[in-house]
Amino acid sequence: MSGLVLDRIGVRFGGLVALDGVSLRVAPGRTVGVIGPNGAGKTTLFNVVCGFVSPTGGSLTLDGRPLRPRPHRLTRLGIARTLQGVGLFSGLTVLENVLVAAPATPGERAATHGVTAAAPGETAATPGKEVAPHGVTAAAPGETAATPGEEVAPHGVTAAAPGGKAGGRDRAMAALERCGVAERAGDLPGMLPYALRKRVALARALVSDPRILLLDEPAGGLSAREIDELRELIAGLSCAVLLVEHHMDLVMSVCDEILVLDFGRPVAHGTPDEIRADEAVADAYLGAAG
Ligand SMILES: Nc1ncnc2c1ncn2[C@@H]1O[C@H](COP(=O)(O)OP(=O)(O)OP(=O)(O)O)[C@@H](O)[C@H]1O
Repeated sequence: MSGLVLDRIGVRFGGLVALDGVSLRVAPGRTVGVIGPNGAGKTTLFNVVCGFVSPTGGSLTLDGRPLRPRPHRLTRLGIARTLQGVGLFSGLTVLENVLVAAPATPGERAATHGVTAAAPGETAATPGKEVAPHGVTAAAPGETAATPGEEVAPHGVTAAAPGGKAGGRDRAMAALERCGVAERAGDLPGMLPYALRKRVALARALVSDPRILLLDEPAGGLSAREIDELRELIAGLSCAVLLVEHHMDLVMSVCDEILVLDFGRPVAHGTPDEIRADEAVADAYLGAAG
């Protein structure tokens, strides 16, 4: 079976059940939304797919083969992820931020595996408050918001950045182009408005041409108009997309199907219309969200 399949995934943190019997399939070209109240287990689910959290039950497969994800092998596996905030390297230009995840040749996976992956427990960033991509091989420990002129040494990234060959650069520029930020390639992230920084983060996730793209609250901190633009970007993606998002209009309009979690358990799974009409969902989430 092609795509990503989660079969009865369970996760326990000591006595706390974070996920219990969660199954879903994200097929190529499909967008599956995961919604639920705070603490429902959405981030934990992403962390399972990225290998930050090992499930205590169930199994994962990717294109029919058992998947045992490891954060440092994510891009090689064809998995990319954006963060709840932005997570760009403040001391690198926009282009360099994408280059660190860019394969030099088609089909080759970037050397900075897992560069788009977040640390377990990473919390939402607010505009102006960047979250450093902990656990990222090239990240500077404690890296914080970028301001022009405030260079943060990205340990492990040198002038000859992975993917820094011409092929990688072309791909990085193409990804920036696709996300509408190519003209800011030479700027530092701190010079860009929040919405554009989020686009750069999306370009970094897309540059490795992932099979599975995990989007973690991509609409967070965006205006209504910016969310409309994001909707178009997501709708144009051809890979499998797993979307965690609190912005219900976006979820309802871009998702082919939606899984609703509450206290780690699936309470509903269906098309946006089915989810809208589901009373259990309204009780567990939509009422609270709306
Ligand atoms: N590393 C951890 N150790 C212990 N408990 C954890 C850990 N990570 C998550 N939890 C707990 O697991 C539950 C699910 O958390 P999770 O972050 O996955 O929820 P969420 O749906 O992503 O919430 P939010 O919408 O606030 O991001 C919560 O009760 C949380 O406190």
